[in-house]
Amino acid sequence: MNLAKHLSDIEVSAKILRHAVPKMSELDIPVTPDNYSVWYEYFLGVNLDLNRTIDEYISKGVTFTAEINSELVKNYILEQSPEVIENVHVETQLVINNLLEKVTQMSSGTANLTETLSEFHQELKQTVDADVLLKLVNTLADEMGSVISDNKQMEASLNTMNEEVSSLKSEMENLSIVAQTDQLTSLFNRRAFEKEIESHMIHYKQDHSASCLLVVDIDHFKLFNDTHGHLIGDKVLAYVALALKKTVKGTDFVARYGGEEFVVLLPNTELNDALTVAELVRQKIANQKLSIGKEDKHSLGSITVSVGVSTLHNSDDRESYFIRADEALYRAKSSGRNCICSELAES
Ligand SMILES: Nc1nc2c(ncn2[C@@H]2O[C@H](COP(=O)(O)OP(=O)(O)OP(=O)(O)O)[C@@H](O)[C@H]2O)c(=O)[nH]1
Repeated sequence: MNLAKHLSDIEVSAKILRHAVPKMSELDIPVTPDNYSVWYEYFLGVNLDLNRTIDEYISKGVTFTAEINSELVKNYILEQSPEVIENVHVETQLVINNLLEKVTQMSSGTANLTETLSEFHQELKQTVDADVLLKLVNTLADEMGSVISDNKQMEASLNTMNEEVSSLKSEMENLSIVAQTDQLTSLFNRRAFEKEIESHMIHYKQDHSASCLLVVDIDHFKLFNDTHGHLIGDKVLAYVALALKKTVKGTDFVARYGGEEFVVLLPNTELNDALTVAELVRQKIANQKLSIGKEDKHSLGSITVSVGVSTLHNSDDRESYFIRADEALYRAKSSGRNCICSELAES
Protein backbone atom coordinates (compact mmCIF):
# COMPACT_ATOMS: atom_id res chain seq x y z
CA MET A 1 0.00 0.00 0.00
CA ASN A 2 1.81 3.15 -1.08
CA LEU A 3 1.16 6.59 0.32
CA ALA A 4 -0.40 7.92 -2.89
CA LYS A 5 -2.90 5.05 -2.96
CA HIS A 6 -3.58 5.51 0.75
CA LEU A 7 -4.34 9.20 0.21
CA SER A 8 -6.57 8.45 -2.76
CA ASP A 9 -8.45 5.89 -0.58
CA ILE A 10 -9.03 8.57 2.04
CA GLU A 11 -10.27 10.99 -0.65
CA VAL A 12 -12.67 8.36 -2.02
CA SER A 13 -13.96 7.55 1.48
CA ALA A 14 -14.48 11.25 2.23
CA LYS A 15 -16.35 11.70 -1.06
CA ILE A 16 -18.60 8.72 -0.33
CA LEU A 17 -19.23 10.00 3.19
CA ARG A 18 -20.42 13.34 1.76
CA HIS A 19 -22.97 11.50 -0.40
CA ALA A 20 -23.98 8.62 1.87
CA VAL A 21 -24.81 10.47 5.09
CA PRO A 22 -27.23 13.04 3.54
CA LYS A 23 -28.90 10.23 1.52
CA MET A 24 -29.31 8.13 4.67
CA SER A 25 -30.81 11.03 6.55
CA GLU A 26 -33.14 11.80 3.58
CA LEU A 27 -34.36 8.17 3.71
CA ASP A 28 -34.54 8.20 7.54
CA ILE A 29 -31.92 5.50 7.93
CA PRO A 30 -29.98 5.49 11.21
CA VAL A 31 -26.23 5.91 10.59
CA THR A 32 -25.14 2.70 12.34
CA PRO A 33 -21.94 0.90 11.20
CA ASP A 34 -23.96 -1.86 9.49
CA ASN A 35 -26.26 0.55 7.66
CA TYR A 36 -23.34 2.75 6.67
CA SER A 37 -21.55 -0.26 5.17
CA VAL A 38 -24.55 -0.74 2.82
CA TRP A 39 -24.59 2.89 1.67
CA TYR A 40 -20.81 3.05 1.44
CA GLU A 41 -20.95 0.13 -1.01
CA TYR A 42 -23.87 1.74 -2.82
CA PHE A 43 -21.96 4.96 -3.51
CA LEU A 44 -18.75 3.07 -4.24
CA GLY A 45 -20.76 1.48 -7.02
CA VAL A 46 -18.93 -1.84 -7.25
CA ASN A 47 -21.64 -4.08 -5.77
CA LEU A 48 -24.01 -4.08 -8.75
CA ASP A 49 -26.63 -6.42 -7.24
CA LEU A 50 -26.85 -4.26 -4.13
CA ASN A 51 -27.26 -1.09 -6.23
CA ARG A 52 -29.94 -2.74 -8.37
CA THR A 53 -31.94 -3.78 -5.30
CA ILE A 54 -31.64 -0.38 -3.60
CA ASP A 55 -32.60 1.48 -6.80
CA GLU A 56 -35.62 -0.76 -7.14
CA TYR A 57 -36.63 -0.11 -3.50
CA ILE A 58 -36.21 3.65 -3.98
CA SER A 59 -38.25 3.66 -7.19
CA LYS A 60 -41.05 1.73 -5.44
CA GLY A 61 -40.92 4.10 -2.46
CA VAL A 62 -40.06 1.27 -0.05
CA THR A 63 -39.27 2.45 3.50
CA PHE A 64 -35.81 1.36 4.66
CA THR A 65 -36.92 -0.23 7.93
CA ALA A 66 -34.47 -1.89 10.33
CA GLU A 67 -35.51 -5.25 8.87
CA ILE A 68 -34.82 -4.19 5.27
CA ASN A 69 -31.50 -2.65 6.26
CA SER A 70 -30.39 -5.79 8.07
CA GLU A 71 -31.48 -7.91 5.12
CA LEU A 72 -29.35 -5.76 2.79
CA VAL A 73 -26.38 -6.21 5.14
CA LYS A 74 -26.99 -9.97 5.30
CA ASN A 75 -27.52 -10.50 1.58
CA TYR A 76 -25.11 -8.05 0.01
CA ILE A 77 -22.43 -7.14 2.55
CA LEU A 78 -21.77 -10.24 4.65
CA GLU A 79 -22.02 -12.51 1.62
CA GLN A 80 -19.25 -10.39 0.07
CA SER A 81 -16.88 -11.04 2.96
CA PRO A 82 -14.72 -13.58 1.11
CA GLU A 83 -14.03 -11.01 -1.62
CA VAL A 84 -13.41 -8.27 0.91
CA ILE A 85 -11.00 -10.57 2.72
CA GLU A 86 -9.32 -11.24 -0.62
CA ASN A 87 -8.90 -7.46 -1.13
CA VAL A 88 -7.35 -7.05 2.28
CA HIS A 89 -5.10 -9.98 1.48
CA VAL A 90 -3.93 -8.22 -1.69
CA GLU A 91 -3.28 -5.05 0.32
CA THR A 92 -1.23 -7.05 2.80
CA GLN A 93 0.86 -8.44 -0.05
CA LEU A 94 1.50 -4.89 -1.28
CA VAL A 95 2.71 -3.79 2.14
CA ILE A 96 5.01 -6.79 2.34
CA ASN A 97 6.41 -6.17 -1.16
CA ASN A 98 7.01 -2.53 -0.24
CA LEU A 99 8.84 -3.61 2.89
CA LEU A 100 11.00 -6.08 0.97
CA GLU A 101 11.90 -3.36 -1.51
CA LYS A 102 13.02 -1.07 1.32
CA VAL A 103 15.07 -3.80 2.97
CA THR A 104 16.77 -4.57 -0.36
CA GLN A 105 17.53 -0.84 -0.86
CA MET A 106 19.01 -0.71 2.60
CA SER A 107 21.23 -3.73 2.05
CA SER A 108 22.51 -2.28 -1.21
CA GLY A 109 23.37 0.95 0.71
CA THR A 110 25.26 -1.10 3.30
CA ALA A 111 27.02 -3.08 0.54
CA ASN A 112 28.27 0.21 -1.00
CA LEU A 113 29.64 1.27 2.36
CA THR A 114 31.44 -2.07 2.82
CA GLU A 115 33.01 -1.72 -0.63
CA THR A 116 34.15 1.87 0.11
CA LEU A 117 35.62 0.76 3.43
CA SER A 118 37.66 -2.03 1.87
CA GLU A 119 38.94 0.33 -0.89
CA PHE A 120 39.78 2.86 1.83
CA HIS A 121 41.68 0.19 3.69
CA GLN A 122 43.72 -0.74 0.58
CA GLU A 123 44.50 2.89 -0.31
CA LEU A 124 45.55 3.71 3.27
CA LYS A 125 48.20 1.01 3.06
CA GLN A 126 49.62 2.53 -0.13
CA THR A 127 49.61 6.30 0.49
CA VAL A 128 50.92 8.91 2.85
CA ASP A 129 49.78 11.81 0.62
CA ALA A 130 47.60 14.23 2.64
CA ASP A 131 45.49 15.26 -0.39
CA VAL A 132 44.74 11.68 -1.30
CA LEU A 133 43.89 10.95 2.34
CA LEU A 134 41.55 13.94 2.48
CA LYS A 135 39.81 12.76 -0.70
CA LEU A 136 39.41 9.30 0.81
CA VAL A 137 38.01 10.65 4.07
CA ASN A 138 35.56 12.84 2.15
CA THR A 139 34.34 9.87 0.10
CA LEU A 140 33.91 7.87 3.29
CA ALA A 141 31.97 10.72 4.95
CA ASP A 142 29.68 10.98 1.90
CA GLU A 143 29.06 7.25 1.93
CA MET A 144 28.32 7.23 5.68
CA GLY A 145 26.02 10.24 5.29
CA SER A 146 24.02 8.50 2.61
CA VAL A 147 23.68 5.29 4.70
CA ILE A 148 22.53 7.37 7.70
CA SER A 149 19.98 9.24 5.59
CA ASP A 150 18.81 5.95 4.01
CA ASN A 151 18.42 4.52 7.49
CA LYS A 152 16.38 7.49 8.66
CA GLN A 153 14.10 7.18 5.64
CA MET A 154 13.93 3.46 6.24
CA GLU A 155 12.94 4.00 9.87
CA ALA A 156 10.17 6.42 8.87
CA SER A 157 8.92 4.01 6.17
CA LEU A 158 9.00 1.12 8.61
CA ASN A 159 6.96 3.09 11.14
CA THR A 160 4.33 3.95 8.53
CA MET A 161 4.24 0.38 7.28
CA ASN A 162 3.99 -0.93 10.82
CA GLU A 163 0.87 1.21 11.37
CA GLU A 164 -0.60 -0.01 8.08
CA VAL A 165 0.08 -3.65 8.95
CA SER A 166 -1.52 -3.22 12.41
CA SER A 167 -4.64 -1.67 10.95
CA LEU A 168 -4.83 -4.38 8.26
CA LYS A 169 -4.46 -6.99 10.98
CA SER A 170 -7.36 -5.67 13.03
CA GLU A 171 -9.44 -5.22 9.85
CA MET A 172 -8.78 -8.88 8.98
CA GLU A 173 -9.62 -10.02 12.50
CA ASN A 174 -12.92 -8.14 12.47
CA LEU A 175 -13.83 -9.45 9.03
CA SER A 176 -13.00 -12.96 10.03
CA ILE A 177 -15.30 -12.71 13.08
CA VAL A 178 -18.12 -11.14 11.05
CA ALA A 179 -17.78 -13.76 8.32
CA GLN A 180 -18.20 -16.57 10.84
CA THR A 181 -20.95 -15.12 13.03
CA ASP A 182 -24.70 -15.37 12.69
CA GLN A 183 -25.92 -11.82 13.27
CA LEU A 184 -29.28 -12.67 14.80
CA THR A 185 -28.07 -15.10 17.47
CA SER A 186 -24.37 -14.26 17.72
CA LEU A 187 -23.63 -17.98 17.37
CA PHE A 188 -21.22 -19.29 14.78
CA ASN A 189 -22.88 -19.48 11.36
CA ARG A 190 -23.07 -22.35 8.88
CA ARG A 191 -19.82 -21.34 7.16
CA ALA A 192 -17.96 -21.56 10.50
CA PHE A 193 -19.61 -24.92 11.21
CA GLU A 194 -18.47 -26.38 7.88
CA LYS A 195 -14.91 -25.34 8.69
CA GLU A 196 -15.09 -26.65 12.24
CA ILE A 197 -16.52 -30.05 11.31
CA GLU A 198 -13.76 -30.47 8.70
CA SER A 199 -10.93 -29.95 11.21
CA HIS A 200 -12.84 -31.87 13.87
CA MET A 201 -12.98 -34.91 11.60
CA ILE A 202 -9.26 -34.74 10.79
CA HIS A 203 -8.56 -34.68 14.53
CA TYR A 204 -10.98 -37.56 15.16
CA LYS A 205 -9.40 -39.70 12.48
CA GLN A 206 -5.96 -39.17 14.03
CA ASP A 207 -7.09 -39.82 17.62
CA HIS A 208 -10.01 -42.23 17.17
CA SER A 209 -11.78 -40.25 19.90
CA ALA A 210 -15.58 -40.34 20.11
CA SER A 211 -17.58 -37.49 18.63
CA CYS A 212 -21.30 -36.77 18.25
CA LEU A 213 -23.41 -34.30 16.34
CA LEU A 214 -26.80 -32.88 17.37
CA VAL A 215 -29.16 -31.25 14.89
CA VAL A 216 -31.73 -29.24 16.85
CA ASP A 217 -34.86 -27.87 15.15
CA ILE A 218 -37.64 -25.75 16.67
CA ASP A 219 -41.05 -27.42 16.33
CA HIS A 220 -43.88 -25.71 14.43
CA PHE A 221 -41.89 -22.51 14.17
CA LYS A 222 -43.89 -21.37 11.18
CA LEU A 223 -47.01 -21.43 13.31
CA PHE A 224 -45.19 -19.52 16.07
CA ASN A 225 -44.11 -16.83 13.59
CA ASP A 226 -47.58 -16.65 12.10
CA THR A 227 -49.13 -16.28 15.56
CA HIS A 228 -46.70 -13.86 17.19
CA GLY A 229 -44.92 -12.21 14.27
CA HIS A 230 -41.47 -12.50 12.77
CA LEU A 231 -39.78 -10.10 15.20
CA ILE A 232 -40.82 -12.15 18.23
CA GLY A 233 -39.79 -15.24 16.25
CA ASP A 234 -36.34 -13.67 15.93
CA LYS A 235 -36.17 -13.16 19.69
CA VAL A 236 -37.09 -16.81 20.23
CA LEU A 237 -34.26 -17.87 17.90
CA ALA A 238 -31.86 -15.80 20.02
CA TYR A 239 -33.30 -17.38 23.17
CA VAL A 240 -32.84 -20.95 21.83
CA ALA A 241 -29.27 -20.06 20.84
CA LEU A 242 -28.54 -18.89 24.38
CA ALA A 243 -30.22 -21.96 25.92
CA LEU A 244 -28.02 -24.20 23.76
CA LYS A 245 -24.85 -22.32 24.68
CA LYS A 246 -25.72 -22.50 28.37
CA THR A 247 -26.49 -26.22 28.32
CA VAL A 248 -23.38 -27.50 26.57
CA LYS A 249 -19.74 -27.41 27.69
CA GLY A 250 -17.29 -24.73 26.55
CA THR A 251 -15.45 -27.19 24.29
CA ASP A 252 -18.66 -28.04 22.39
CA PHE A 253 -19.31 -26.13 19.19
CA VAL A 254 -22.74 -24.55 18.71
CA ALA A 255 -23.82 -22.94 15.44
CA ARG A 256 -26.97 -21.76 13.70
CA TYR A 257 -27.18 -23.97 10.63
CA GLY A 258 -29.94 -21.90 9.04
CA GLY A 259 -33.52 -20.78 9.72
CA GLU A 260 -34.73 -22.45 12.92
CA GLU A 261 -32.12 -25.24 12.80
CA PHE A 262 -29.04 -25.42 15.04
CA VAL A 263 -26.10 -27.82 15.22
CA VAL A 264 -23.94 -28.85 18.17
CA LEU A 265 -20.64 -30.73 17.76
CA LEU A 266 -19.70 -32.68 20.87
CA PRO A 267 -16.04 -33.72 20.82
CA ASN A 268 -14.88 -36.65 23.00
CA THR A 269 -18.48 -37.68 23.62
CA GLU A 270 -20.01 -41.17 23.33
CA LEU A 271 -23.49 -41.58 21.85
CA ASN A 272 -25.13 -42.21 25.26
CA ASP A 273 -23.68 -39.02 26.70
CA ALA A 274 -24.74 -37.08 23.61
CA LEU A 275 -28.31 -38.34 24.12
CA THR A 276 -28.16 -37.07 27.71
CA VAL A 277 -27.02 -33.63 26.49
CA ALA A 278 -29.79 -33.61 23.86
CA GLU A 279 -32.36 -34.47 26.55
CA LEU A 280 -31.09 -31.63 28.77
CA VAL A 281 -31.47 -29.22 25.84
CA ARG A 282 -34.95 -30.49 25.04
CA GLN A 283 -36.14 -30.20 28.66
CA LYS A 284 -34.59 -26.80 29.25
CA ILE A 285 -36.39 -25.34 26.24
CA ALA A 286 -39.72 -27.12 26.75
CA ASN A 287 -39.90 -26.12 30.45
CA GLN A 288 -39.30 -22.44 29.86
CA LYS A 289 -42.39 -20.24 29.78
CA LEU A 290 -41.78 -17.50 27.27
CA SER A 291 -43.12 -14.00 27.63
CA ILE A 292 -42.48 -10.49 26.45
CA GLY A 293 -42.66 -7.32 28.47
CA LYS A 294 -41.99 -6.93 32.17
CA GLU A 295 -43.65 -9.25 34.70
CA ASP A 296 -44.81 -11.73 32.07
CA LYS A 297 -47.15 -9.12 30.58
CA HIS A 298 -47.64 -11.00 27.37
CA SER A 299 -47.28 -14.76 27.65
CA LEU A 300 -46.12 -16.67 24.57
CA GLY A 301 -46.50 -20.14 26.11
CA SER A 302 -43.54 -22.38 25.47
CA ILE A 303 -41.80 -23.88 22.48
CA THR A 304 -40.27 -27.29 21.94
CA VAL A 305 -37.45 -28.69 19.89
CA SER A 306 -36.76 -32.00 18.18
CA VAL A 307 -33.22 -33.34 18.08
CA GLY A 308 -31.41 -35.79 15.79
CA VAL A 309 -28.13 -37.32 16.99
CA SER A 310 -25.37 -39.06 15.06
CA THR A 311 -21.99 -40.41 16.12
CA LEU A 312 -18.90 -40.19 13.95
CA HIS A 313 -17.79 -43.34 12.10
CA ASN A 314 -14.38 -44.00 10.65
CA SER A 315 -15.78 -44.13 7.14
CA ASP A 316 -17.63 -40.79 7.47
CA ASP A 317 -17.16 -37.65 5.48
CA ARG A 318 -18.82 -34.49 6.75
CA GLU A 319 -21.89 -35.05 4.59
CA SER A 320 -22.62 -38.60 5.77
CA TYR A 321 -22.04 -37.56 9.40
CA PHE A 322 -24.55 -34.71 9.04
CA ILE A 323 -27.09 -36.69 7.01
CA ARG A 324 -27.44 -39.38 9.71
CA ALA A 325 -28.22 -36.71 12.34
CA ASP A 326 -30.64 -35.01 9.94
CA GLU A 327 -32.43 -38.31 9.20
CA ALA A 328 -32.70 -38.95 12.94
CA LEU A 329 -34.19 -35.45 13.31
CA TYR A 330 -36.73 -36.28 10.61
CA ARG A 331 -37.74 -39.39 12.59
CA ALA A 332 -38.07 -37.31 15.78
CA LYS A 333 -40.40 -34.94 13.90
CA SER A 334 -42.47 -37.88 12.55
CA SER A 335 -42.67 -39.38 16.04
CA GLY A 336 -44.62 -36.37 17.29
CA ARG A 337 -41.82 -33.79 17.89
CA ASN A 338 -40.45 -32.58 21.28
CA CYS A 339 -38.27 -35.69 21.36
CA ILE A 340 -34.85 -37.06 20.46
CA CYS A 341 -33.86 -39.77 17.99
CA SER A 342 -30.39 -41.14 17.42
CA GLU A 343 -29.02 -42.59 14.18
CA LEU A 344 -30.08 -46.14 13.41
CA ALA A 345 -27.69 -48.87 14.54
CA GLU A 346 -25.72 -50.44 11.67
CA SER A 347 -27.11 -53.86 10.77
N1 LIG B 1 -38.51 -15.21 12.82
C1 LIG B 1 -37.73 -15.90 12.01
N2 LIG B 1 -38.25 -16.99 11.40
C2 LIG B 1 -37.45 -17.71 10.59
C3 LIG B 1 -36.11 -17.36 10.38
N3 LIG B 1 -35.57 -18.28 9.54
C4 LIG B 1 -36.55 -19.17 9.24
N4 LIG B 1 -37.70 -18.82 9.89
C5 LIG B 1 -39.02 -19.44 9.80
O1 LIG B 1 -39.01 -20.75 10.32
C6 LIG B 1 -40.15 -21.41 9.76
C7 LIG B 1 -39.78 -22.84 9.49
O2 LIG B 1 -40.93 -23.47 9.03
P1 LIG B 1 -40.97 -24.98 8.62
O3 LIG B 1 -39.70 -25.34 7.91
O4 LIG B 1 -42.25 -25.20 7.91
O5 LIG B 1 -40.93 -25.80 9.95
P2 LIG B 1 -41.80 -25.70 11.25
O6 LIG B 1 -43.00 -24.83 11.11
O7 LIG B 1 -40.88 -25.36 12.38
O8 LIG B 1 -42.29 -27.18 11.39
P3 LIG B 1 -41.50 -28.44 11.87
O9 LIG B 1 -40.03 -28.16 11.72
O10 LIG B 1 -41.97 -29.53 10.96
O11 LIG B 1 -41.88 -28.69 13.28
C8 LIG B 1 -40.56 -20.64 8.51
O12 LIG B 1 -41.79 -20.00 8.73
C9 LIG B 1 -39.46 -19.60 8.37
O13 LIG B 1 -39.96 -18.36 7.88
C10 LIG B 1 -35.60 -16.19 11.03
O14 LIG B 1 -34.44 -15.81 10.88
N5 LIG B 1 -36.46 -15.50 11.83
